[in-house]
Amino acid sequence: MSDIPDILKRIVDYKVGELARTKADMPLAEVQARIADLEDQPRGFEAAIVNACGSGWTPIIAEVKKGSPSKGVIRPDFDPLETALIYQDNGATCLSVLTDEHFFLGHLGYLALIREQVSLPLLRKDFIFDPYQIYQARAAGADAILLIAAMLELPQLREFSALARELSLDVLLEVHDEAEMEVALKTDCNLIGINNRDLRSFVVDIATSERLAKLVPPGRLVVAESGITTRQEIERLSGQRVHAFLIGESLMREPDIGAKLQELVG
Ligand SMILES: O=P(O)(O)OC[C@@H](O)[C@@H](O)c1c[nH]c2ccccc12
Repeated sequence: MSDIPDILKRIVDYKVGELARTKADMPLAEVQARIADLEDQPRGFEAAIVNACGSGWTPIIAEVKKGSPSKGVIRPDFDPLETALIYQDNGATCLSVLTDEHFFLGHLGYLALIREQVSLPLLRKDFIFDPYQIYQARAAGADAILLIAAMLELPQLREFSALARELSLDVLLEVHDEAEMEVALKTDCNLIGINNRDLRSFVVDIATSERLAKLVPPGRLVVAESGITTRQEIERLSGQRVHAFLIGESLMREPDIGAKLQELVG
């Protein structure tokens, strides 16, 4: 997109070089061969959210997040597997795993590490601009990928979501404003994420979710993303056509992550 926020541009510029090195180490054919060897199918990220909604449970996608460009290190004693197990034991519906190394201190390897011991569906949280990364997500054990409307044009969004579906991965399509929502609704993605964080200013305003959720026709699921800190906010948004909540920092900052998650699940 022409007016892509600076931070996204910086991230993607860096990752283009990084991906070229990754591909040199492991060509696509090798990633595809790994996928052919996989024994289990993806675990239905979207279905888990639908099921939680259907049973009156608050679907929380809890994020395994050490840090971010806007906040620096959020949790110095970060342990991805331990965090994931705590999330599973305290009511998370799905997990989001940051796999970007350079900006978010994540790692692709966290997916496999967590998948071995945790049965919740996993979202690969990263900046996807090349089909290679979608194959890589599947090979690494993800059940869903994030696509960001601010950095992809409609034809790419369609192409990438079709490839994800071919690989049995679900897609969370992230938007931040009306124009991006309009594009998102031209795709067949069912899960629409509304990012409350403005990537230009880093200001977080959960009213963004309230405003944009109204534009989503019935039949699609809305996920409010970023800046959610209290049960009260979740209840407020639940009344506004928001179905699920993607939460990282307010969990990862707590000394007792499990207790905080229980409070948010309600
Ligand atoms: O830590 P928070 O404010 O609860 O936000 C989680 C998640 O929404 C945020 O990490 C995020 C939303 N969209 C992204 C895209 C890439 C990296 C990270 C993100």
